Amino acid sequence: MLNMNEVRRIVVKVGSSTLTYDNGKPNIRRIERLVRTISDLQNRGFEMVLVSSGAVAVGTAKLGLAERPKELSVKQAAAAVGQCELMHIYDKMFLEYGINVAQILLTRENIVDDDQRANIHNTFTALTKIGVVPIINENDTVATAELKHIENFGDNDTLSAVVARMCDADLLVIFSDIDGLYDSNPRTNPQAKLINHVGRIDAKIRRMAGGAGSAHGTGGMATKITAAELCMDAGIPMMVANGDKQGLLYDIVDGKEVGTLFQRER
Ligand SMILES: Nc1ncnc2c1ncn2[C@@H]1O[C@H](COP(=O)(O)OP(=O)(O)O)[C@@H](O)[C@H]1O
Ligand SMILES: N[C@@H](CCC(=O)OP(=O)(O)O)C(=O)O
Repeated sequence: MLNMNEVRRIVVKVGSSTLTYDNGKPNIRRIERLVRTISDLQNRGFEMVLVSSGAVAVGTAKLGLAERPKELSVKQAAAAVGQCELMHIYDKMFLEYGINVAQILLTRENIVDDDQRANIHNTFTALTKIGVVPIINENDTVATAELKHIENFGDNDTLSAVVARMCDADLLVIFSDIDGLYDSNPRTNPQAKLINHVGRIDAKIRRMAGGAGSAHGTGGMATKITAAELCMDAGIPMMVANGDKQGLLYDIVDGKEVGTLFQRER
């Protein structure tokens, strides 16, 4: 059971399939709801950090491309366009509630370098201290070299866990297009059952988690397990919940049991 009395800084990660329609265009209703809730929780005294995907999807739609690009450079071009559009939307919506936002784009290289990691940590600390909500995504423009070495984050699930560790978060919430971790992929097995709590990641849990389920999602449940491992190692609880369900973030901070909670057995 999650003890919300111990939670002050919350990292919320939202995937492309939650933030955009199948055609890649921004799902304004969901984004608005997310922004309103995060703003309200920030006002309530939590320190909110947002990890947002969706740059490639939004850029693809904005450029009028027929499908998510396969060629790396075109994908990066779409991400550069989409990131700009996404931040424009966030900035505008958060400002309606008087909340300032900041964009932070990261690569794996930034995290493994001690000096750069310290700089990022300092920036997070300064931003949260003055009540700014940092919005993080992978820096898709400079991730090319890393892609070739298969060393980029590749998915924002892993990135969100790295961010949670780096900004000393007390909780990571990953919003997905599904209720949580099931004992097998519910897209292929209608009998699959939701798992409410995972206290330890082992081979059995890893076997349950499959790949992405939609055109814009990447990583699927497998990368959420990797994220959970990173969080549990650092003693940070992590939840996977459905980004389409209204009010879930309130339920979570009110200590209600939703989705799947990954929390190290004490
Ligand atoms: N054991 C599992 N439990 C739940 N979802 C699973 C499982 N295995 C694979 N998946 C797939 O993972 C998807 C969620 O991940 P993903 O497609 O990356 O979307 P998002 O970016 O919204 O998180 C689900 O829609 C489902 O198709
Ligand atoms: N940096 C990429 C994120 C990759 C991605 O699609 O992640 P996700 O939707 O979280 O599985 C983007 O913003 O499009």
